[in-house]
Amino acid sequence: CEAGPVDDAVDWTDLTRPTPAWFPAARLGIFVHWGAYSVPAWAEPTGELGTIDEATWVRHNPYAEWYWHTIQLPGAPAREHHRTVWGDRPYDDFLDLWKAESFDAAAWARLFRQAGARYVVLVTKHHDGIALWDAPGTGTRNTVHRGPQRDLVAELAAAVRAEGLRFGTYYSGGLDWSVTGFLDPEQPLLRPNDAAYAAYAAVHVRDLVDRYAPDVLWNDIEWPDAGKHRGRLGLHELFRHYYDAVAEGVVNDRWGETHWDYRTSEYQHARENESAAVWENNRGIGLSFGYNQVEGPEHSLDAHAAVRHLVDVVSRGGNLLLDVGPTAAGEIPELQRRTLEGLGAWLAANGGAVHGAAPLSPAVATASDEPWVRWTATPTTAYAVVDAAGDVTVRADHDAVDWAASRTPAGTAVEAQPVDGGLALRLPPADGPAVVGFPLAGTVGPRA
Ligand SMILES: C[C@@H]1N[C@H](CNC(=O)CCc2c[nH]c3ccccc23)[C@@H](O)[C@H](O)[C@@H]1O
Repeated sequence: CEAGPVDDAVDWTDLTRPTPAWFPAARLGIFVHWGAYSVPAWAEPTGELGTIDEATWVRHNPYAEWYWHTIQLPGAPAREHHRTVWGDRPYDDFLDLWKAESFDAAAWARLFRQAGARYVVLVTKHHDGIALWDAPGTGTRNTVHRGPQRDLVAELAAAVRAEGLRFGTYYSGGLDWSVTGFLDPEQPLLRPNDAAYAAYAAVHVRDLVDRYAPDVLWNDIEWPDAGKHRGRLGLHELFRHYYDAVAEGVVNDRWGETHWDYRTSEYQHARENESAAVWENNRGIGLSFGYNQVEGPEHSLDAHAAVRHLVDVVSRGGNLLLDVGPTAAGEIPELQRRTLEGLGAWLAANGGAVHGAAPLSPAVATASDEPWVRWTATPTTAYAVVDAAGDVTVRADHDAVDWAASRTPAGTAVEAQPVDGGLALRLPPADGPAVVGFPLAGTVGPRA
């Protein structure tokens, strides 16, 4: 589509404000990709975004939520799979086949809280354009009128907030194949930029704000160029309206060069954004965001790997938005549930080193991979997260902490002896990384 009138003379800086403290303190969120694509639930587990060349990626797309796009591509195995299993059924049949018959929002919210998450972000409209609420202008192409015949956004928002967690909404502003068709399947990120689509998307996001007051507005890909302006249905107005309605609301960085509260990376992609003061890595437990029935344990993070990824992200100042892809019936697949439960068990004993924690000043101690050690800190305590058991020596280059007063968050004392250039720890055997806390001498706190 032609690029709309991009009013790049807009002053976006008047939207800048300190990031609401709840967001970086939260550290762990749960992403939920649930849609018509959860019915076929099929993709090739090709690899992680950022590690696969684009030509391979587009035809062997491991994102099951891209099913409608991938089956358009001649030569794509997904196209063959669709023909074999579904014949020539149109993608929209999957909306009517999506029944959500087992969906129990309260059970999901309980699982997410037990996983140690502090916020949940639900996809409300993905690239296929199907809305999980009765979004204006979508006619019956939403889950209120067809398929589940429920306002899934409202149900999950209420359940998540009843568990004391924050609730955010993902909206695909950058792509909507139902409005624009597949502009050029060989250029998957070619997006609609016209004023009509920009108005359509602005009405949707404003409706989400007015009805659900999301704590996070998570846009994907980018905002349509013709919508990047002030004035009614312009993005500047939308952000202003959002902040007036949700004082502690935060927006991510996928609205184009306009405005954001925090930066994002995805799997291994855009990791340069992880040098920002406030950032969030998002990824699936496996290689896909939408449920992919092909995935096995070999493609997925088990609890131990999820703990290590979360701790590594937090030690560098980030949040982890870890995705679950529920089945069309509304079940959390067992492989994903096991990882969430194991992550939650570890956080129940060691969460002090994660929730409300920040990077430790490198003047005090630094990460190592042999043994695997990451450091986090609160204003009073430095935490060594060590993925090894028994006698371990970690590098600790500063006497800013009381090395002798070391203990686990659960309070178990741990033997710690300063040795030349390091610190000798005797760690109890643990199923997963051990955490040892050291009172900070108050002079050198976490990196600002
Ligand atoms: C959460 C996932 N997002 C995918 C789109 N991903 C991207 O556009 C990644 C590119 C990206 C990473 N960090 C950014 C910051 C600014 C703009 C783009 C990106 C979607 O295509 C996918 O289906 C899933 O919803």
